[in-house]
Amino acid sequence: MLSRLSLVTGGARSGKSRLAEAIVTGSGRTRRYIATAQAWDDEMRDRIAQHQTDRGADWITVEAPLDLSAALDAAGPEDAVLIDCATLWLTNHLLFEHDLDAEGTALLAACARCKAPVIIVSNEVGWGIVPDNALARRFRDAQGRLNQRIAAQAGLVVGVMAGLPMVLKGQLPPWM
Ligand SMILES: Nc1nc2c(ncn2[C@@H]2O[C@H](COP(=O)(O)OP(=O)(O)OP(=O)(O)O)[C@@H](O)[C@H]2O)c(=O)[nH]1
Repeated sequence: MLSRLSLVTGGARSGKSRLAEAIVTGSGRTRRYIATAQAWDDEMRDRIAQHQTDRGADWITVEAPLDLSAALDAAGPEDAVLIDCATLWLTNHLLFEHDLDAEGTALLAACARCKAPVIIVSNEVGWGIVPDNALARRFRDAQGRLNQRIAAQAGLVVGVMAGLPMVLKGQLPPWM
């Protein structure tokens, strides 16, 4: 069990990033944001720029679409690390046909090594109908497995729905 690891999971636009950012901000530690998204089009570029503006200058942003281990190893004991998000990171590895279970194992090992508390934002993607193509089914299964593996190790697990936190494991920090 990694008591300093947290998982914040939910659907798209559920408010999970905002909650995870508030946990980091309230900690008073140096805010380290690890972004896994890649901008493939103008809408995504605008979305990312908006997120950067909203976060403000008080965050160190690290771009890590694939190599989360290196990004976590770079964090110091004074930091609090937010990984946003495990879903796009997993998608990036899927597109390179990497072994997703092995990547999950490496991610958890890097979280265990990390000198700072780590909050991982992820998505619940399996609530709709079964996808009609094999790639989407593979991704859905891999994301569900990864969320379970992170949640099993984490000291805090929060589901977010309609902007509201549901604590599934552990306790929110006192400033929340
Ligand atoms: N590359 C990059 N991506 C970023 C940056 N800031 C935010 N993002 C990405 O923006 C994504 C989250 O934005 P949205 O898709 O708007 O959020 P959402 O997950 O739908 O909504 P919430 O549930 O409210 O968090 C994450 O995947 C981040 O990686 C950044 O500075 N650089």
